[in-house]
Amino acid sequence: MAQHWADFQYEIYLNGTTGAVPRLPTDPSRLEELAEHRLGPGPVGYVAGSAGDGSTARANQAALDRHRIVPRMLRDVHARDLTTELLGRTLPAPLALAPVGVLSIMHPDAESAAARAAAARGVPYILSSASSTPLEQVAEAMGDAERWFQLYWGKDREVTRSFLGRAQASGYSVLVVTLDTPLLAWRPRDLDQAYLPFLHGVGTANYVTDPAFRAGLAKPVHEDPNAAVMHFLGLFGDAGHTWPDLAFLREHWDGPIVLKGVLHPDDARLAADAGVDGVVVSNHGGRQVAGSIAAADALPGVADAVGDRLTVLFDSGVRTGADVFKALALGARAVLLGRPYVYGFGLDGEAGVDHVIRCVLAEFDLTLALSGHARPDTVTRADLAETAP
Ligand SMILES: Cc1cc2nc3c(=O)[nH]c(=O)nc-3n(C[C@H](O)[C@H](O)[C@H](O)COP(=O)(O)O)c2cc1C
Ligand SMILES: CCCCCCC(=O)C(=O)O
Repeated sequence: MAQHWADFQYEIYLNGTTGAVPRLPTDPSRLEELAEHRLGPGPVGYVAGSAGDGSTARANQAALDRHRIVPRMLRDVHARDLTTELLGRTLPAPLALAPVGVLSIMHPDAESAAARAAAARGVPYILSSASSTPLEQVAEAMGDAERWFQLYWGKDREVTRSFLGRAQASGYSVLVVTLDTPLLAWRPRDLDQAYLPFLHGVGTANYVTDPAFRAGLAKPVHEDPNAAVMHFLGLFGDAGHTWPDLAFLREHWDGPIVLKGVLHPDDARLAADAGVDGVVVSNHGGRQVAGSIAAADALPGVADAVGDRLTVLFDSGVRTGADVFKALALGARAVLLGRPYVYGFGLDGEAGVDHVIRCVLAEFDLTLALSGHARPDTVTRADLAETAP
């Protein structure tokens, strides 16, 4: 049954001063400011930071901002239904939580709590390979909710095969393969603080518990944890992969495969030719290629190239319900929410993630209605006007 996401606004008005709802800001900029103020400089710098001069991260938001919604009037939008069909699944709304590694740097409850918050709203949670908690434990925390697994496709085929087997055995059904991080980019905010969580073993839980990974170590992890970290850093990515290598993943994964980090229409066509099911148009939130195209500027080209062959998802710069609307209008079937939920998590754990999901979806529901739509799939490019930069 369709959920009434917009009702959250009256819940806040009615209960906002009684403590019955979280008192986190509803404005994503204020949420980020609060996180910057309250959370440790290393962790918050890792989340907020981006590659090089930060221009890609800024461009992501500027590109979404440049597109303005042109609302239509006198359409019946009284009964709205945000449910969205994709990859053979029905989601309550066109939203999933993006894979974000090392969540324990933000809150000790780590990925299990963030996943529980998503599961409680029926929103898919995409667990990162670089999680602070083994994937089996996170799966358990999610009950029977939809589970998606993000793979860092590393150098060791046995470790990859083992990750895929473990994920399938734990009920993860969609595989998201991140293509844009074969190497960690140049990230000045982290470099200036000499802060990289992985060096302290955070984000390596899936690796150090993996039999194939452990087989590559000279000593047990507890005897030489530094060697385990260095082994992880040596194999988490592989800059030698090419398109034909995808056959290996197809062979070892039964469900849908989605490639994350596609920006060029020709790469989207290659993805379709390789027999995958979807792509995420994403520049990793501006964390990988400084100076790259804004994700929202890449989206229409990718959607035009493969929208009829693949499920096109989008992330990088989504902060509000209006951004979700714009991404759908530019050709996405659904969006992944990144940093905002991580700030909510850092500030208030599981409840903070719930708060951010509800804010984004309440605003999306209202934007949809106030723009003349009762369902996400009727939104098109005709709903936007592009303004000069
Ligand atoms: C702290 C942090 C960690 C991330 N870890 C991963 C990860 O493990 N795997 C992955 O595919 N993407 C990762 N991402 C990228 C997100 O999935 C997503 O593409 C990005 O956050 C979107 O940009 P936005 O948050 O600015 O909207 C990470 C992003 C952040 C901020
Ligand atoms: C050395 C491991 C790098 C994993 C990168 C995690 C990530 O995607 C991000 O920080 O962004």
